Amino acid sequence: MSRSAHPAGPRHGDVLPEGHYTPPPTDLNSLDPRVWAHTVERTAEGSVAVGGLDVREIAAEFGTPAYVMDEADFRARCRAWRDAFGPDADVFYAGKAFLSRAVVRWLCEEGLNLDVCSGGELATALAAGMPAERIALHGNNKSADEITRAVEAGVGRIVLDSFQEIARVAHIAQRLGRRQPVQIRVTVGVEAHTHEFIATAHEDQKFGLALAGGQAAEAVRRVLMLDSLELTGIHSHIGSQIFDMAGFEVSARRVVGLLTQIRDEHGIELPEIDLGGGLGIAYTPEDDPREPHEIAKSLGDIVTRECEAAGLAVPRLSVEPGRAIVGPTAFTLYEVGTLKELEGLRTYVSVDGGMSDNIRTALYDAEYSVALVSRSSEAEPMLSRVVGKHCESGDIVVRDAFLPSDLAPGDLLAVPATGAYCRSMASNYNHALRPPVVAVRDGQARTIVRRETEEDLLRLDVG
Ligand SMILES: Cc1ncc(COP(=O)(O)O)c(C=O)c1O
Ligand SMILES: N[C@@H](CCCC[NH3+])C(=O)O
Repeated sequence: MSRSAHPAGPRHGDVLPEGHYTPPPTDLNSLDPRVWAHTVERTAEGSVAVGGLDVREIAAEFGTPAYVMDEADFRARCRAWRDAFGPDADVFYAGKAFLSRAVVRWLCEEGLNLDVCSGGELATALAAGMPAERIALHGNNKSADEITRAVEAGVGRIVLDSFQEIARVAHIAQRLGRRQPVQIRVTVGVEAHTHEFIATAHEDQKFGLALAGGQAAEAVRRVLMLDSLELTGIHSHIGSQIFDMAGFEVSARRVVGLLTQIRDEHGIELPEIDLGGGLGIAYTPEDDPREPHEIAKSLGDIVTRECEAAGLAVPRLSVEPGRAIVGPTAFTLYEVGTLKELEGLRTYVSVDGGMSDNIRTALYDAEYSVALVSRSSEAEPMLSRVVGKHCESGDIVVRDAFLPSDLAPGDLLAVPATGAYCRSMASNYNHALRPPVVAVRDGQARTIVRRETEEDLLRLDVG
């Protein structure tokens, strides 16, 4: 069947099938700077370039699907966070969002610290030369091996997540003859306004020690009794993809409340607090994230105010943004393979990746935007669903989007804001080969994480 110029419209005012979409943009060729990396632009030929390099050249050299990362943008966002928080605070990039050796080197050069949450992330950080004292180790079930490697390496901070872990880290540090700096992760009882699966400060979940009911205060007592642990501060992380600063403010207030309680009970003032990460980014132009300087001011003000009211010296603040730094810096480049038009409904546009390179849509009902990037088009908008090639009907990359109705196999699409939690959560479902990460800067592209090969898969399968 030949594809007509989208019969269902859609135009403003049309009754559209159920979905999350907003009205079609007036110009499908425009690239909203809220969702695209800084250096992304349309070329005179109508295609899209990043870091001065045409996506058609990137696809030809590196293949698709590929994550394409704007290195200058990544570095600029690191600097924006660093500058916003200033010399009296520390910014720990959350490596779970995306980590590679190149990223670690960029972080070192831009003056950021690093939060790791597994032995693998720790190994990557150390292999790339991140000084151990600038690393924080997280996790609700760190293994004895992970703890041992972290203490041996001399990480600057281990964030304790449970009573068992207090004893475990103390024992390992004692055996190694070290006094390990630690923070205690507390759950402050905030209901962060985000997807249930990524909210982490309400009490009924696996992370942290609750302030309510006194678990956190009891953890402080236990840590203070152990010579091999040096309690430096309190940590709180309320969730992820959060826009509303109110949750952070409540969290800061409650953490300072605990510092006050510690001062009153033990006569000591802890020198650090960490308010975690979780700042949201724009996945579609409707999202309106806060800028680092607003976030820094808002957190700094509340901590200072609360400490002054309690008569405490203002502790050194740290934060752990992951998504807010790396998320907007990359897009996923796909090639269109097949199109299936359903009259009056939508057109299914199948690309050469899917839920194996972006699980967020299936997992969190996340919304993304998408654009035709190998050329421009003046064709009518076509209500589309961008889907992958996996054997799963929930294999959706972009649930509702408008693409030009002359879209054809071989066209390149790009889904912006896929720098965070896409490559790091990628899978081999259906023996898919995880795509490369290609970093682009000043007209040069290089692979920083290579594409998996079938040999890689066969090497794991030992027969
Ligand atoms: C303890 C901790 N810190 C930082 C982060 C980073 O979060 P985000 O990438 O949303 O900034 C997470 C993940 O939610 C986390 O669990
Ligand atoms: N992976 C999640 C967020 C969890 C962040 C780590 N605590 C996401 O893609 O949004």
